[in-house]
Amino acid sequence: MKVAVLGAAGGIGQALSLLLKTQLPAGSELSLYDVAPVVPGVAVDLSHIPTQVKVEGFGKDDLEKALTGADIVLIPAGVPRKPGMDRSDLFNINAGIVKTLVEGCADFCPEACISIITNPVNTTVAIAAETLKAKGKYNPAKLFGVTTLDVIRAETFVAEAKGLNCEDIVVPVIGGHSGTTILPLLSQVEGVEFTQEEIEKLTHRIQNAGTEVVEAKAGGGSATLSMGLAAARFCLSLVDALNGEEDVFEFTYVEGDGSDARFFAQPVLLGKDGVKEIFDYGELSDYEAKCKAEMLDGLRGDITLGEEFVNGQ
Ligand SMILES: NC(=O)C1=CN([C@@H]2O[C@H](COP(=O)(O)OP(=O)(O)OC[C@H]3O[C@@H](n4cnc5c(N)ncnc54)[C@H](O)[C@@H]3O)[C@@H](O)[C@H]2O)C=CC1
Ligand SMILES: O=C([O-])CC(=O)C(=O)O
Repeated sequence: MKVAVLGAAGGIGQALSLLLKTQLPAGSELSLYDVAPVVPGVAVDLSHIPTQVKVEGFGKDDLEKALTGADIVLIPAGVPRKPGMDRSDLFNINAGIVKTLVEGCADFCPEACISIITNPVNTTVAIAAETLKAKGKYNPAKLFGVTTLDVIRAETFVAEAKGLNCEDIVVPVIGGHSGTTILPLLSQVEGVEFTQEEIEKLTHRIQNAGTEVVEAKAGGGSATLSMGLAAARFCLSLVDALNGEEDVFEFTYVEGDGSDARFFAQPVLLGKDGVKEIFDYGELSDYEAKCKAEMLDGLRGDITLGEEFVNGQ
């Protein structure tokens, strides 16, 4: 199995690469690509860790080498937020970065599963889809927006609020990955009762958790360590599924039947060829249904922006 990380020298890229070096199955290859000249050094550094995962670093002009033979591509390349910015403010810079890198995927590893981390995810996934389509290489079963961080945050915050072990908590999070488009389904958390006040407080915290980190880092970027962990969890699930393991589920932002929006985070069964089945997210409480109704236009607008970036208006 070959896993390529594009943007591997960044805050997320380095944390993610460390986790993959230590957790990918023996015999895997880890391919680190970045435009920052430090990337070969990151690869050398990681290569001194004694695991049976081969690491190689590739600089700016070596995208082809980095991607050739890749089964999974993870893309955290691009700029992060500073205090006062929304994720959508990253569009101007990150849209072009994602388009260029996904064009590389279409050319050099068209069969790979591509997982987009770069913000604004609601829009960059649409950019990736349309870029692949323009190259005749789009397979919706192999394109994912990584929303795992929303899930792990929701599980952490619920466990904290209720004094429970976070390993016992499962919180479905659907929708998109910014502000109110992030919709935790607290009504579906098994074995836990919430008051309406708790639900509103927790929902607000989960939706604004990215901003909590951005403000605490005070201009030094956004979540990198928790995101590295979230992306590693998502990647390792994909590895298991591609290797034939059954019953591998993740919540992820994929193209489904479009009943809510063209792309929507929901429960997905992963298989040997990427998405095996997309599941319905079940019954919503009145509060969740209202939150969903209020955010759908915004999410659809984010998606249209990405489609138009590639196809023109
Ligand atoms: N999906 C999610 O839940 C989350 C997404 N993010 C997003 O992930 C992205 C990266 O965040 P950080 O790692 O903190 O940023 P960072 O600035 O630490 O790292 C970004 C890396 O991308 C590299 N890069 C820039 N242009 C490139 C290109 N054309 N090709 C290859 N590499 C390129 C940079 O050289 C840098 O090493 C941001 O857009 C951020 O908003 C951050 C947290 C959570
Ligand atoms: O908030 C940001 O800009 C980074 C991000 O997506 C997150 O932490 O969820």
